[in-house]
Amino acid sequence: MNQKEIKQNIVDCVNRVKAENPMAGSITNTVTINFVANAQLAVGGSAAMVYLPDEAEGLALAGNALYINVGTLFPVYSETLPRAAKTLHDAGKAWVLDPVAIGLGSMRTQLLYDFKEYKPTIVRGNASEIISLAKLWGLEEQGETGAVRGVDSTDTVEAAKNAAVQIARYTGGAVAVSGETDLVTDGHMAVRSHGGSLFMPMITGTGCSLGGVTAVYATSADPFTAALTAANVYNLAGARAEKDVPGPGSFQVRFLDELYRATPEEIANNPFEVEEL
Ligand SMILES: Nc1ncnc2c1ncn2[C@@H]1O[C@H](COP(=O)(O)OP(=O)(O)OP(=O)(O)O)[C@@H](O)[C@H]1O
Ligand SMILES: Cc1ncsc1CCO
Ligand SMILES: [Mg+2]
Repeated sequence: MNQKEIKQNIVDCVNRVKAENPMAGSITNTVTINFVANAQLAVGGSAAMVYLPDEAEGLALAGNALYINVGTLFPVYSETLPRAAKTLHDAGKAWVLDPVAIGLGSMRTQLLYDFKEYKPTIVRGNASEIISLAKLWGLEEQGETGAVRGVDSTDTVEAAKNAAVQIARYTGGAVAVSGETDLVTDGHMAVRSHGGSLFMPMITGTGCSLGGVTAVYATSADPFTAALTAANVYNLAGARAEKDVPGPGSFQVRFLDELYRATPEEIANNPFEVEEL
């Protein structure tokens, strides 16, 4: 696919979301749950957050896409998350997985291991998380990289490229790796999206909310277009929001404003390059 076709797909995706206000439910962490919902609303989506197994199944069937983020686990999630993932898989619904802090604790490891069978439509994470997930699923050789230290990345986006491509080829969906430059792949193409701000890693939840916004776009586009649309709007809004702000607090507020203000054409025209694999 060439740049022009990709840009048209992005414009169509954003227009559909702004016109239809699609609901993308979430099971996400308690640190950033409010920011995830606000970002989803700012781009034109509708948010709903749940914790309980039957409610997660209900939400999975009620919308066209769901977001699962394992940032802060509770005991009930050992039931909620597999039931939600199975429901999504069996119903052929899109879902976005953010494997936050993969490697921490046995329950998180088991849940993320078991998701392999249900093939998340889009996997979104920072570089260390994507490398670790590819290793956990046996898709990449053990290497020096991919050590997860809490929730922040210790690897570069380029170091996670092969892991991202292998995951996308396995799921048949898309993988997005966030960092200074974001990489989005469907296993056939790798696209690098530029922009963003140094303030973004200084506020918690830019990555989590990027996952939630990706789920909103996944209600209205194929996985690759959805992941790239989200990466582009985040890079655009981040770059705009940092102008004249004194620090990360005001940046977070301005960032939501810029997510809201970005037009379909501006999102499509945020700088990105396409590499055929
Ligand atoms: N150095 C940077 N310069 C510009 N943009 C950045 C930079 N680092 C991250 N970003 C942007 O911040 C957003 C979140 O990416 P990041 O890799 O920090 O996610 P994360 O580690 O999962 O975050 P969190 O877990 O706190 O939600 C993405 O849109 C990414 O492009
Ligand atoms: C800080 C933090 N801890 C668990 S989840 C989360 C939000 C960023 O991933
Ligand atoms: Mg994260």
